[in-house]
Amino acid sequence: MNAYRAHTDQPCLQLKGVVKRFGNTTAVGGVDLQLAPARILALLGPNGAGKTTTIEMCEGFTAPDEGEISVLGLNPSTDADALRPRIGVMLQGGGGYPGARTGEMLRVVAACALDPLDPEWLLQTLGLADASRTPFKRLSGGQQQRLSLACALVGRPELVFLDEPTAGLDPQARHVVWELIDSLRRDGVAVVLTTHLMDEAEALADEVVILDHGRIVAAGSPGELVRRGAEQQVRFTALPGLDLSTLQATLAGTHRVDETSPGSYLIEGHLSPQLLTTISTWCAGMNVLMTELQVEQRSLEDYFLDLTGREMSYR
Ligand SMILES: Nc1ncnc2c1ncn2[C@@H]1O[C@H](COP(=O)(O)OP(=O)(O)OP(=O)(O)O)[C@@H](O)[C@H]1O
Repeated sequence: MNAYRAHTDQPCLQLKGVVKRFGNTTAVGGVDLQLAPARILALLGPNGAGKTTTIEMCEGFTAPDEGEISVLGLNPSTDADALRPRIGVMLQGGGGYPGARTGEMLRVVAACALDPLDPEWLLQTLGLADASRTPFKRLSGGQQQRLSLACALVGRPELVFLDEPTAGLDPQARHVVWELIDSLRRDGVAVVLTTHLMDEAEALADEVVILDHGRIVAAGSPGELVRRGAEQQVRFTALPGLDLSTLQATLAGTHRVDETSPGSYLIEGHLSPQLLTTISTWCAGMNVLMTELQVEQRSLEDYFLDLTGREMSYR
């Protein structure tokens, strides 16, 4: 894709202390974030966390009650006319005209752009070429979803907001969309997407922000979050009632050591080859045979559960 390439290191998206209330509900309760060009930001969070409200404020559909939002250096509430041609927006749940045919709809959107992508190429890439003459209301949910994505991208935006871009897609279509989003980044486009799918965030995002009850509860690269959340565990079985104090002393307070049930031992903390050597040397020193050794790593999903008390994947 031959999209815009940003010529600046300035963030293309910046939120400072953004608050949005609906009556007594604080949908977004003081969010700060920024995104550089050619980066992908994933907003993760359970239902009602404030993801859609956050991106709708960035898109200029609703104004924040407090705080500041800068999108490509513009205020989305007051500079909407200047901003609209430069951003791509894919709303949750599609948003097409029921009677319009697929190809027709994409060509109309393309005609509004100064330098659009080739609609036929986009239809082909997203597997919609055969449905080009099908009215929007007759498309399957996944096809509607892909057409909405095509409409968001056809104008060669500099920044794209995608609200759950792969919701309801089968694994093959999901991968096509992932590849397309990845190619946007290669062409210098910045992408903000919301998702409930941890694997989607891990596969695509440079940065992940986890929202809960309108607040950021964790932020970082997927790798950082995995490391932060992924406390590791080693379990082994051996004779019951071993005196763990010497192992505890050897591990110098860096790990928790416990006999969880007779003969079942659990060591929690940072996992390293040295840790496994320490445990086996300790057993060998007492002439105790380990009968089972298991290494477990807690996932980003477990970390999310710890932070929010709720499962990530609900669909
Ligand atoms: N127009 C509105 N009027 C009243 N309350 C709203 C409105 N829009 C959002 N809310 C409330 O704000 C909170 C955040 O909603 P939002 O849609 O931003 O969450 P979300 O993280 O996108 O959720 P989901 O994953 O279900 O799409 C929710 O409690 C929601 O009910």
